[in-house]
Amino acid sequence: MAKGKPVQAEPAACRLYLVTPPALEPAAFAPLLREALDAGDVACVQLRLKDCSEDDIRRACDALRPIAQERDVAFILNDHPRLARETGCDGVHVGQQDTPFRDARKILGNDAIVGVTCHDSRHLAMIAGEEGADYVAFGAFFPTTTKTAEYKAEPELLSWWSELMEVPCVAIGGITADNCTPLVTAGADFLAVVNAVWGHPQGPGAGVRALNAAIEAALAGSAD
Ligand SMILES: Cc1ncc(COP(=O)(O)OP(=O)(O)O)c(N)n1
Ligand SMILES: Cc1ncsc1CCOP(=O)(O)O
Ligand SMILES: [Mg+2]
Repeated sequence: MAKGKPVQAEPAACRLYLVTPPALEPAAFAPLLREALDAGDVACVQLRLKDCSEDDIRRACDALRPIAQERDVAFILNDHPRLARETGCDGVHVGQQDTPFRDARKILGNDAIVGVTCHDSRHLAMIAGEEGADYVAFGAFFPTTTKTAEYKAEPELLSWWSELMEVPCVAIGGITADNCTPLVTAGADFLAVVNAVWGHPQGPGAGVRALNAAIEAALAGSAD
């Protein structure tokens, strides 16, 4: 995802959307983020910190945002539109229990990226798209240990959405290099991952390389 608007993948492309682990120490995480971003194409990084103070989030933004933005990778904050604006993030991701999309858009303005969780719901996605979301996120596609996922999405949702709508769609939940092919061929514009990169046994750079190789192979296979 290039900085700025829109959050648009090239047609028939699919790009990586990295979501951070839910707890991190910014100074220790910074080299891991550099390693991931220097290993291959990444559209976007979402800072997703749970159970920590606003000051902790500010400190993490200040440490990590420049690493992404210097590389022309969009830096998006989860859950906190006001903090996203205050700290110079490129946008915010909001869920159905978070600040409503319209309020997030008002806080951040039209130039910012605002993405919305839509679980497995066509209805929620159509509302988000009509309201002006820059992307809609569907999931969880596979079992995940990163978050208690109450919804299960199927690849068919991605093909339905991408055939009908212009707004890009993000797939999330348990995605790995080994299972991502059906999501790519179904038309996901972005694959959002946590554990497949930060938990990769050979490190985050290897995680990014494996996912990008799998995306490339899936796109090549679907072009046959
Ligand atoms: C890209 C992306 N998709 C979905 C989510 C989940 O958002 P939400 O439902 O608000 O849950 P939390 O992440 O806030 O626990 C996401 N963060 N990013
Ligand atoms: C934030 C979020 N929303 C739905 S699943 C999920 C976690 C995805 O993490 P992982 O890629 O490790 O399954
Ligand atoms: Mg949320």
